[in-house]
Amino acid sequence: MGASATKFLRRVASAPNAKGFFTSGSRSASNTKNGYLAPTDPVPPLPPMAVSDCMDHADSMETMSSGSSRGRSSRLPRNTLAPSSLKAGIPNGLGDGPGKVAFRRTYSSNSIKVGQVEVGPSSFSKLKLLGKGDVGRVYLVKEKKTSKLFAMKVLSKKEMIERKKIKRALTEQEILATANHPFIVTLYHSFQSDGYLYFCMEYCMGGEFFRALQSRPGKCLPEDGSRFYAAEVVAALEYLHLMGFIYRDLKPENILLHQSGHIMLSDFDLAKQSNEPGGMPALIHSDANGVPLIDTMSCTANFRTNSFVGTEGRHQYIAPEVINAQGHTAAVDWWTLGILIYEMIYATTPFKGQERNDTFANIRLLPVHFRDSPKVSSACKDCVTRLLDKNEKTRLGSKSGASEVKQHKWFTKINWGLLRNTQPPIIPSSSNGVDAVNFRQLKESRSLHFEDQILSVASSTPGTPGEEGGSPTQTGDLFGAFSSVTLHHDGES
Ligand SMILES: Nc1ncnc2c1ncn2[C@@H]1O[C@H](COP(=O)(O)OP(=O)(O)OP(=O)(O)O)[C@@H](O)[C@H]1O
Repeated sequence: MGASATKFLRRVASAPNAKGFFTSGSRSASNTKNGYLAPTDPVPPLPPMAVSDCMDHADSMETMSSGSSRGRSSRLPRNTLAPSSLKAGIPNGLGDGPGKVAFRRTYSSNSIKVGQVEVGPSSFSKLKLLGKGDVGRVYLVKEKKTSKLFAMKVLSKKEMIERKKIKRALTEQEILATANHPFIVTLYHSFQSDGYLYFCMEYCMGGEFFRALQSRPGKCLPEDGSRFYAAEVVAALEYLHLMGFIYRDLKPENILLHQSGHIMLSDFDLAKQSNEPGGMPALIHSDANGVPLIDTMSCTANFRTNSFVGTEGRHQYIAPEVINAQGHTAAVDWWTLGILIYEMIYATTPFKGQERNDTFANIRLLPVHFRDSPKVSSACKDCVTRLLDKNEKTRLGSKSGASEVKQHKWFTKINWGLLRNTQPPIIPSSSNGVDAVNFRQLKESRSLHFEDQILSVASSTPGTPGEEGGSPTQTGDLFGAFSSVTLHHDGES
């Protein structure tokens, strides 16, 4: 391997840290706001290069192209690719008895330290209800010891069993605990009591992107603003696909805003992991010009899932292959990106019908129609049309994934390497955090006293996935695979 190739690989492997992406140099997650530069911060002299962006960087391209010729594909060694690839078995002694070390999970990145859980339900005081989901509630909480604010997602075990949603919670924990990306919400602790599962996450003070969109004039964004958020979503999806996950639930409600205005993807309970945990190593293709591209589709290759997914009330986002129950791949995420872009621009989705079945018929049969107003560029229309290709095999992104989408001419203006240092089009109202100004006022009909619960550790064999169903008396076993962990991110004391 040539010196330049070695330099490239070293750069890629050492690039990400907790949220600032760079582990070397003076800028770390601790001197930025969660790794972002605040809009007023000076732009650093060297453009930071995210792992996901490395192929866009001129010298990286040069280096990689020296090792690959036109039209050839090769597998990039996993540990040169992404935080997810920097896997380390983390000893998790929970329930394993003294002296025993069980390698239950692999966690991403050299910048997250995973250890035995250091907190429990009583370590937090509940301040406010931020959001309600199907089986969970999300509270703004304050850690008593540090006075730090967090968002705490509390899931009722009883309801999860009744609604057969245990596996979803396990997948969500796995993704949150493994992910280390500026556009994916950060997990700090996960633990359980007899009655609940808890996810202690970064509090996204900017609230829901959906709500921010609703408060815009016309409930929409100009084309440039839409492109910015679409680009951040592409970066997050690229990362998830590299880890071997299909997100399957992209919609404005699941995009939260950091106080800086950058996006944070949340709610991973519909995500699906490929058969190979951590994803297949990515293929490197070279395009017609000999420029190498990381193929994120190859990370979930040979992986088709059949389950029908989609959130009630948001079936306008469901891809045709899901409706047709043909089985679906990571290409569903590119379809949903097309719907999202359309909704950001036109304040409505393209296939919405009177009833659910009308919407489904439109999704399957109608071509996408662009209104006369607002006027958008032909590149934008082309990008949306290509993402909303009903044939998943020819859809934009279906061949080599995110790199293909990033190369579309609509994204030419995006500087991928500086994305998170670019000022977002929407800056959320400033908040002292506790006031939760960017959230709806929610009332709880029945208060959940999760703080009184006793921390419990399930006793099943490590690594045994919880089965769906079963009776509440067996919950110790059903939730045995749920990892109770504390994650220390780079730059924290
Ligand atoms: N990290 C966070 N910071 C701030 N608010 C959050 C955070 N996570 C979730 N919320 C709020 O809680 C709401 C519900 O969260 P989430 O969608 O993760 O719950 P859920 O139970 O999985 O919902 P669903 O039934 O839609 O899957 C969000 O829409 C948001 O308003």
